[in-house]
Amino acid sequence: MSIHLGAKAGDVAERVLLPGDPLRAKFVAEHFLEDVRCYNEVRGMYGFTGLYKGVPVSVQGTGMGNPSISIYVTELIQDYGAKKLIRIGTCGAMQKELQIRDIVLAQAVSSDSNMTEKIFLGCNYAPSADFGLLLKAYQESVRRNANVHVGNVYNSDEFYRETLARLHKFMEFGVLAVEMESTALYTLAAKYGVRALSILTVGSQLLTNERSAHKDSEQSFNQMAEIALETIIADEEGFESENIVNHFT
Ligand SMILES: O=P(O)(O)O[C@H]1O[C@H](CO)[C@@H](O)[C@H]1O
Ligand SMILES: O=c1cc[nH]c(=O)[nH]1
Repeated sequence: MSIHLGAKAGDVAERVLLPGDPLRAKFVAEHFLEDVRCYNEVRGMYGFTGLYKGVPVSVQGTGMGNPSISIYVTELIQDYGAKKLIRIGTCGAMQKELQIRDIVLAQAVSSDSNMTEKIFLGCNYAPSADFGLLLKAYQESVRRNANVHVGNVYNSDEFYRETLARLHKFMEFGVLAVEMESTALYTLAAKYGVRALSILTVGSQLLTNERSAHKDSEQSFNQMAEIALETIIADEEGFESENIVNHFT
């Protein structure tokens, strides 16, 4: 057991999907995995392990915000040996071409959180996705005819904002969507030398105030879950181009 997870050694797979909502973890485990076992109920932050196409995969709720996901990701890596982590989250669209339920692949993360400033002694750090996972998730999204967007996302410590000024500035610079956990996920993955990607479903469109009636209905996440599962079980160590060297693995 770790401090926040009740799992025993060997209970958690090397491949882990990370929804913010623990009930999304339960839904994905029950609908997509076989031979499912629940390994964590501590704080109601469900974690499950099962098989997807014969490959062990875990699904662990992370809660909302960088501090919460940091705790789970750190323990998953340090105490249970997680090696590939894919967040399956929701986001608010910041560009007009993004529609409710579109898929966003977070290539890089901009943030108002000071998490990386603290780690890097006041300097900027650019949290970015694992290229192999990003490439595979993109190919898988295209294969499924998903409306997929790849680019920079805005990671925020605020859901209810004191000012819209930062949001508007990031919109001006083409940032696609806002969410609350990817800075922590990508930065911790880099620190521990593991692979990470955030796949997001658009749950609201901030320019039109449109909001999915299904924001909290787990069923609307099927497409994202399937893309994430196909990505996490793929053996993407060898990229399509022999000339690309992944310096992070
Ligand atoms: O749906 P999840 O994965 O929780 O992600 C988004 O939704 C929450 C806010 O409603 C934040 O955690 C944000 O990042
Ligand atoms: O983090 C989030 C997610 C959806 N919508 C927002 O405004 N923020």
